[in-house]
Amino acid sequence: MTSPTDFRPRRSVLYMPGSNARALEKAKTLDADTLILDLEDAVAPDAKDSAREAVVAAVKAGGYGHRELVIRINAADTPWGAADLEAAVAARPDAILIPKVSTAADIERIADRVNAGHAPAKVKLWAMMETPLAMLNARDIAAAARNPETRLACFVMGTNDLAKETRARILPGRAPMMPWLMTCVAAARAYGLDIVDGVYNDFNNESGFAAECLEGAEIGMDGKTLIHPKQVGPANAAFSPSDEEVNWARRIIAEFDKPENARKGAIQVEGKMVERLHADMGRRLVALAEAIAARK
Ligand SMILES: CC(C)(COP(=O)(O)OP(=O)(O)OC[C@H]1O[C@@H](n2cnc3c(N)ncnc32)[C@H](O)[C@@H]1OP(=O)(O)O)[C@@H](O)C(=O)NCCC(=O)NCCSC(=O)C[C@H](O)C(=O)O
Ligand SMILES: [Mg+2]
Repeated sequence: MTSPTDFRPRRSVLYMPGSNARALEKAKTLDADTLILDLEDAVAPDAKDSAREAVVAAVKAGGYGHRELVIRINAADTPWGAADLEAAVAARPDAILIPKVSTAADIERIADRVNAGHAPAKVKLWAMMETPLAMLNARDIAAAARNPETRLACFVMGTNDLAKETRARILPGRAPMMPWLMTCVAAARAYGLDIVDGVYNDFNNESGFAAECLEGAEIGMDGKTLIHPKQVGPANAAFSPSDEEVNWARRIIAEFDKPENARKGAIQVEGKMVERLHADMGRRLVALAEAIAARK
Protein backbone atom coordinates (compact mmCIF):
# COMPACT_ATOMS: atom_id res chain seq x y z
CA MET A 1 0.00 0.00 0.00
CA THR A 2 1.30 3.44 -0.89
CA SER A 3 1.09 6.56 1.23
CA PRO A 4 1.58 10.23 0.40
CA THR A 5 5.05 10.10 1.89
CA ASP A 6 6.07 7.65 -0.86
CA PHE A 7 5.75 10.39 -3.46
CA ARG A 8 7.80 13.50 -3.86
CA PRO A 9 6.24 15.62 -6.58
CA ARG A 10 8.84 16.56 -9.21
CA ARG A 11 6.53 18.35 -11.62
CA SER A 12 8.59 21.51 -11.98
CA VAL A 13 12.38 21.25 -11.81
CA LEU A 14 13.87 24.71 -12.33
CA TYR A 15 17.47 25.26 -13.37
CA MET A 16 19.24 28.44 -12.40
CA PRO A 17 22.80 29.53 -13.01
CA GLY A 18 24.82 29.28 -9.81
CA SER A 19 26.39 32.59 -10.84
CA ASN A 20 23.03 34.41 -10.78
CA ALA A 21 22.53 35.69 -7.22
CA ARG A 22 19.15 37.20 -8.07
CA ALA A 23 17.85 33.87 -9.39
CA LEU A 24 19.09 31.98 -6.31
CA GLU A 25 17.16 34.43 -4.13
CA LYS A 26 14.05 34.60 -6.29
CA ALA A 27 13.78 30.81 -6.33
CA LYS A 28 12.76 30.96 -2.65
CA THR A 29 9.48 32.54 -3.75
CA LEU A 30 8.69 30.31 -6.74
CA ASP A 31 6.28 27.37 -6.66
CA ALA A 32 8.79 24.93 -8.15
CA ASP A 33 9.00 21.44 -6.67
CA THR A 34 12.74 21.19 -7.27
CA LEU A 35 15.57 23.67 -7.89
CA ILE A 36 18.73 22.77 -9.78
CA LEU A 37 21.54 25.12 -8.80
CA ASP A 38 23.75 24.83 -11.82
CA LEU A 39 27.53 24.92 -11.92
CA GLU A 40 27.75 23.39 -15.40
CA ASP A 41 26.50 24.76 -18.72
CA ALA A 42 24.74 27.86 -17.34
CA VAL A 43 27.98 29.16 -15.82
CA ALA A 44 30.82 30.69 -17.83
CA PRO A 45 34.34 29.29 -17.21
CA ASP A 46 35.50 32.51 -15.51
CA ALA A 47 32.61 32.37 -13.06
CA LYS A 48 32.92 28.68 -12.08
CA ASP A 49 34.75 29.21 -8.79
CA SER A 50 32.56 32.04 -7.52
CA ALA A 51 29.40 30.19 -8.61
CA ARG A 52 30.52 27.14 -6.62
CA GLU A 53 30.96 29.30 -3.51
CA ALA A 54 27.59 30.97 -4.02
CA VAL A 55 25.74 27.68 -4.50
CA VAL A 56 27.31 26.05 -1.44
CA ALA A 57 26.46 29.12 0.65
CA ALA A 58 22.86 29.13 -0.63
CA VAL A 59 22.30 25.44 0.12
CA LYS A 60 23.87 25.71 3.56
CA ALA A 61 21.88 28.84 4.42
CA GLY A 62 18.59 27.23 3.32
CA GLY A 63 15.34 29.19 3.25
CA TYR A 64 13.99 27.20 0.29
CA GLY A 65 11.12 25.62 2.23
CA HIS A 66 9.60 22.50 0.63
CA ARG A 67 11.68 22.90 -2.52
CA GLU A 68 14.08 20.07 -3.19
CA LEU A 69 17.64 21.33 -3.75
CA VAL A 70 19.88 19.77 -6.37
CA ILE A 71 23.41 20.88 -7.31
CA ARG A 72 24.51 20.16 -10.87
CA ILE A 73 28.28 19.75 -10.92
CA ASN A 74 30.69 19.88 -13.84
CA ALA A 75 31.81 16.57 -15.34
CA ALA A 76 34.71 14.74 -13.71
CA ASP A 77 36.97 15.28 -16.73
CA THR A 78 36.71 19.09 -16.57
CA PRO A 79 38.97 21.40 -14.56
CA TRP A 80 36.11 22.04 -12.09
CA GLY A 81 34.59 18.57 -11.61
CA ALA A 82 36.58 17.44 -8.56
CA ALA A 83 36.18 20.71 -6.66
CA ASP A 84 32.47 20.85 -7.50
CA LEU A 85 31.90 17.35 -6.19
CA GLU A 86 33.78 17.97 -2.97
CA ALA A 87 31.87 21.21 -2.38
CA ALA A 88 28.52 19.62 -3.23
CA VAL A 89 29.11 16.75 -0.80
CA ALA A 90 29.96 19.26 1.93
CA ALA A 91 26.82 21.32 1.19
CA ARG A 92 24.50 18.29 1.70
CA PRO A 93 21.82 19.08 -0.92
CA ASP A 94 18.98 16.64 -1.59
CA ALA A 95 20.78 15.46 -4.69
CA ILE A 96 23.86 15.96 -6.82
CA LEU A 97 23.18 15.96 -10.56
CA ILE A 98 25.94 14.40 -12.66
CA PRO A 99 26.17 15.70 -16.24
CA LYS A 100 27.11 13.71 -19.35
CA VAL A 101 26.68 10.29 -17.75
CA SER A 102 27.45 7.61 -20.34
CA THR A 103 27.94 4.40 -18.34
CA ALA A 104 27.00 2.88 -14.99
CA ALA A 105 30.67 3.20 -14.03
CA ASP A 106 30.32 7.00 -14.28
CA ILE A 107 27.74 6.86 -11.48
CA GLU A 108 29.71 4.37 -9.43
CA ARG A 109 32.87 6.50 -9.52
CA ILE A 110 31.01 9.55 -8.24
CA ALA A 111 29.13 7.46 -5.66
CA ASP A 112 32.41 6.15 -4.26
CA ARG A 113 33.56 9.69 -3.62
CA VAL A 114 30.24 10.77 -2.12
CA ASN A 115 30.31 7.76 0.20
CA ALA A 116 33.94 8.49 1.11
CA GLY A 117 32.77 12.00 2.10
CA HIS A 118 30.27 10.41 4.53
CA ALA A 119 27.34 12.24 3.00
CA PRO A 120 24.08 11.28 4.73
CA ALA A 121 21.89 8.77 2.90
CA LYS A 122 19.43 11.52 2.01
CA VAL A 123 21.95 12.91 -0.52
CA LYS A 124 20.97 11.15 -3.76
CA LEU A 125 22.62 11.07 -7.15
CA TRP A 126 20.76 12.10 -10.30
CA ALA A 127 22.02 11.36 -13.80
CA MET A 128 21.82 13.63 -16.85
CA MET A 129 20.84 11.42 -19.78
CA GLU A 130 22.22 13.42 -22.67
CA THR A 131 24.92 11.53 -24.54
CA PRO A 132 24.49 9.03 -27.38
CA LEU A 133 26.21 6.38 -25.25
CA ALA A 134 23.77 7.00 -22.40
CA MET A 135 20.90 6.21 -24.78
CA LEU A 136 22.57 2.92 -25.71
CA ASN A 137 23.39 2.15 -22.05
CA ALA A 138 20.20 3.44 -20.42
CA ARG A 139 19.26 0.06 -18.98
CA ASP A 140 22.69 -0.56 -17.44
CA ILE A 141 22.84 2.95 -16.02
CA ALA A 142 19.40 2.59 -14.40
CA ALA A 143 20.33 -0.86 -13.10
CA ALA A 144 23.08 0.74 -11.03
CA ALA A 145 20.24 1.74 -8.68
CA ARG A 146 19.96 -1.90 -7.56
CA ASN A 147 22.98 -1.15 -5.39
CA PRO A 148 21.78 1.43 -2.83
CA GLU A 149 25.39 2.58 -2.39
CA THR A 150 25.14 4.27 -5.79
CA ARG A 151 22.35 6.53 -4.39
CA LEU A 152 20.92 6.76 -7.91
CA ALA A 153 17.36 8.14 -7.74
CA CYS A 154 16.45 10.07 -10.87
CA PHE A 155 17.14 10.52 -14.59
CA VAL A 156 17.09 14.01 -16.10
CA MET A 157 16.78 14.21 -19.90
CA GLY A 158 19.29 16.57 -21.50
CA THR A 159 17.70 17.12 -24.87
CA ASN A 160 19.92 20.07 -25.85
CA ASP A 161 23.09 18.02 -25.52
CA LEU A 162 21.40 15.05 -27.17
CA ALA A 163 20.54 17.24 -30.15
CA LYS A 164 24.11 18.53 -30.28
CA GLU A 165 25.74 15.10 -30.06
CA THR A 166 23.38 13.17 -32.31
CA ARG A 167 22.48 16.01 -34.73
CA ALA A 168 18.83 15.07 -34.30
CA ARG A 169 16.58 18.11 -34.43
CA ILE A 170 14.31 19.35 -31.67
CA LEU A 171 10.93 19.62 -33.42
CA PRO A 172 7.37 20.08 -32.17
CA GLY A 173 6.27 16.61 -31.12
CA ARG A 174 9.94 15.56 -30.80
CA ALA A 175 9.59 12.61 -33.17
CA PRO A 176 13.38 12.27 -33.66
CA MET A 177 13.92 12.09 -29.89
CA MET A 178 10.95 9.96 -28.95
CA PRO A 179 12.73 6.58 -29.09
CA TRP A 180 15.37 7.85 -26.64
CA LEU A 181 12.84 9.49 -24.35
CA MET A 182 10.80 6.29 -24.19
CA THR A 183 13.88 4.11 -23.74
CA CYS A 184 14.89 6.21 -20.75
CA VAL A 185 11.36 6.11 -19.30
CA ALA A 186 11.35 2.31 -19.56
CA ALA A 187 14.85 2.01 -18.06
CA ALA A 188 13.96 4.35 -15.19
CA ARG A 189 10.74 2.53 -14.36
CA ALA A 190 12.37 -0.90 -14.60
CA TYR A 191 14.67 0.05 -11.73
CA GLY A 192 12.38 2.30 -9.70
CA LEU A 193 13.83 5.67 -10.70
CA ASP A 194 12.04 8.95 -11.26
CA ILE A 195 12.59 10.69 -14.59
CA VAL A 196 12.12 14.33 -15.61
CA ASP A 197 11.86 15.62 -19.15
CA GLY A 198 14.24 17.99 -20.95
CA VAL A 199 13.97 21.78 -21.15
CA TYR A 200 11.94 23.86 -23.61
CA ASN A 201 14.23 26.66 -24.76
CA ASP A 202 11.62 28.96 -26.34
CA PHE A 203 10.34 30.10 -22.93
CA ASN A 204 8.10 32.87 -24.32
CA ASN A 205 6.18 30.36 -26.46
CA GLU A 206 3.41 29.45 -24.01
CA SER A 207 1.38 27.16 -26.28
CA GLY A 208 4.47 25.28 -27.48
CA PHE A 209 5.59 24.79 -23.89
CA ALA A 210 2.16 23.59 -22.76
CA ALA A 211 2.09 21.08 -25.63
CA GLU A 212 5.51 19.71 -24.72
CA CYS A 213 4.53 19.42 -21.03
CA LEU A 214 1.44 17.45 -22.01
CA GLU A 215 3.56 15.25 -24.23
CA GLY A 216 5.99 14.61 -21.34
CA ALA A 217 3.14 13.67 -19.01
CA GLU A 218 1.63 11.37 -21.63
CA ILE A 219 4.87 9.46 -22.15
CA GLY A 220 5.28 8.89 -18.42
CA MET A 221 7.65 11.62 -17.25
CA ASP A 222 7.30 12.73 -13.61
CA GLY A 223 7.87 16.36 -14.51
CA LYS A 224 9.85 18.74 -16.67
CA THR A 225 13.09 20.63 -16.28
CA LEU A 226 12.58 24.37 -16.68
CA ILE A 227 14.68 27.41 -17.41
CA HIS A 228 12.42 30.33 -16.50
CA PRO A 229 9.99 31.12 -13.66
CA LYS A 230 7.12 31.58 -16.10
CA GLN A 231 7.30 27.86 -16.91
CA VAL A 232 6.68 26.74 -13.31
CA GLY A 233 2.87 27.16 -13.15
CA PRO A 234 2.13 25.46 -16.48
CA ALA A 235 4.45 22.55 -15.62
CA ASN A 236 2.80 22.08 -12.22
CA ALA A 237 -0.59 22.03 -13.93
CA ALA A 238 0.45 19.57 -16.63
CA PHE A 239 2.02 17.05 -14.26
CA SER A 240 -0.67 17.21 -11.52
CA PRO A 241 -3.49 14.67 -11.61
CA SER A 242 -6.76 16.40 -12.53
CA ASP A 243 -9.74 16.33 -10.14
CA GLU A 244 -11.53 14.13 -12.65
CA GLU A 245 -8.66 11.60 -12.67
CA VAL A 246 -8.44 11.57 -8.87
CA ASN A 247 -12.20 11.10 -8.45
CA TRP A 248 -12.22 8.26 -11.01
CA ALA A 249 -9.31 6.61 -9.19
CA ARG A 250 -11.16 6.87 -5.87
CA ARG A 251 -14.27 5.27 -7.40
CA ILE A 252 -12.23 2.32 -8.72
CA ILE A 253 -10.53 1.84 -5.34
CA ALA A 254 -13.89 2.00 -3.55
CA GLU A 255 -15.40 -0.64 -5.86
CA PHE A 256 -12.54 -3.08 -5.27
CA ASP A 257 -12.82 -2.46 -1.52
CA LYS A 258 -16.40 -3.78 -1.52
CA PRO A 259 -16.74 -7.28 0.01
CA GLU A 260 -18.56 -8.61 -3.06
CA ASN A 261 -15.53 -7.74 -5.22
CA ALA A 262 -12.93 -9.10 -2.83
CA ARG A 263 -12.28 -12.21 -4.91
CA LYS A 264 -12.60 -10.61 -8.34
CA GLY A 265 -9.73 -9.55 -10.59
CA ALA A 266 -11.81 -7.59 -13.08
CA ILE A 267 -15.06 -5.70 -12.54
CA GLN A 268 -17.25 -3.20 -14.32
CA VAL A 269 -17.26 0.41 -13.10
CA GLU A 270 -19.57 2.84 -14.86
CA GLY A 271 -19.60 0.70 -17.98
CA LYS A 272 -15.83 0.19 -18.19
CA MET A 273 -13.76 -2.89 -17.43
CA VAL A 274 -11.24 -2.25 -14.66
CA GLU A 275 -8.68 -4.63 -13.18
CA ARG A 276 -6.82 -4.62 -9.90
CA LEU A 277 -3.88 -3.01 -11.69
CA HIS A 278 -6.12 0.02 -12.26
CA ALA A 279 -6.78 0.18 -8.52
CA ASP A 280 -3.00 0.06 -7.95
CA MET A 281 -2.51 2.88 -10.46
CA GLY A 282 -5.34 4.77 -8.77
CA ARG A 283 -3.72 4.47 -5.35
CA ARG A 284 -0.52 5.92 -6.73
CA LEU A 285 -2.38 8.79 -8.37
CA VAL A 286 -4.34 9.58 -5.20
CA ALA A 287 -1.14 9.49 -3.15
CA LEU A 288 0.53 11.90 -5.58
CA ALA A 289 -2.48 14.23 -5.44
CA GLU A 290 -2.38 14.12 -1.63
CA ALA A 291 1.35 14.87 -1.60
CA ILE A 292 0.71 17.89 -3.85
CA ALA A 293 -2.18 19.03 -1.67
CA ALA A 294 -0.07 18.61 1.48
CA ARG A 295 2.48 20.96 -0.06
CA LYS A 296 -0.10 23.72 -0.27
C1 LIG B 1 16.98 32.50 -20.03
C2 LIG B 1 17.42 33.51 -19.01
C3 LIG B 1 18.86 33.92 -19.27
C4 LIG B 1 16.53 34.75 -19.10
O1 LIG B 1 16.90 35.61 -18.02
P1 LIG B 1 16.36 37.06 -17.87
O2 LIG B 1 16.65 37.85 -19.13
O3 LIG B 1 16.84 37.64 -16.57
O4 LIG B 1 14.79 36.83 -17.82
P2 LIG B 1 13.66 37.72 -17.24
O5 LIG B 1 14.03 39.15 -17.26
O6 LIG B 1 12.41 37.34 -17.96
O7 LIG B 1 13.55 37.24 -15.72
C5 LIG B 1 12.44 37.62 -14.93
C6 LIG B 1 12.74 37.40 -13.47
O8 LIG B 1 12.96 36.02 -13.23
C7 LIG B 1 14.26 35.78 -12.73
N1 LIG B 1 14.75 34.53 -13.34
C8 LIG B 1 14.97 34.32 -14.64
N2 LIG B 1 15.34 33.05 -14.84
C9 LIG B 1 15.36 32.47 -13.62
C10 LIG B 1 15.65 31.16 -13.18
N3 LIG B 1 16.04 30.21 -14.05
N4 LIG B 1 15.52 30.88 -11.88
C11 LIG B 1 15.14 31.84 -11.00
N5 LIG B 1 14.84 33.11 -11.35
C12 LIG B 1 14.97 33.41 -12.65
C13 LIG B 1 15.06 37.00 -13.13
O9 LIG B 1 16.14 37.15 -12.24
C14 LIG B 1 14.02 38.07 -13.00
O10 LIG B 1 13.81 38.33 -11.64
P3 LIG B 1 13.33 39.78 -11.10
O11 LIG B 1 14.60 40.52 -10.91
O12 LIG B 1 12.61 39.52 -9.84
O13 LIG B 1 12.45 40.38 -12.15
C15 LIG B 1 17.27 32.94 -17.57
O14 LIG B 1 15.91 32.62 -17.41
C16 LIG B 1 18.16 31.78 -17.24
O15 LIG B 1 19.33 31.96 -16.99
N6 LIG B 1 17.59 30.58 -17.17
C17 LIG B 1 18.29 29.39 -16.77
C18 LIG B 1 19.30 28.94 -17.79
C19 LIG B 1 20.00 27.70 -17.36
O16 LIG B 1 20.11 27.42 -16.18
N7 LIG B 1 20.49 26.92 -18.33
C20 LIG B 1 21.17 25.69 -18.06
C21 LIG B 1 20.22 24.59 -17.81
S1 LIG B 1 19.44 23.97 -19.25
C22 LIG B 1 20.46 22.65 -19.68
O17 LIG B 1 21.62 22.72 -19.48
C23 LIG B 1 19.76 21.46 -20.21
C24 LIG B 1 20.53 20.17 -20.42
O18 LIG B 1 21.77 20.03 -19.86
C25 LIG B 1 20.51 19.81 -21.86
O19 LIG B 1 21.56 19.41 -22.39
O20 LIG B 1 19.44 19.87 -22.46
MG1 LIG C 1 23.27 19.32 -21.05
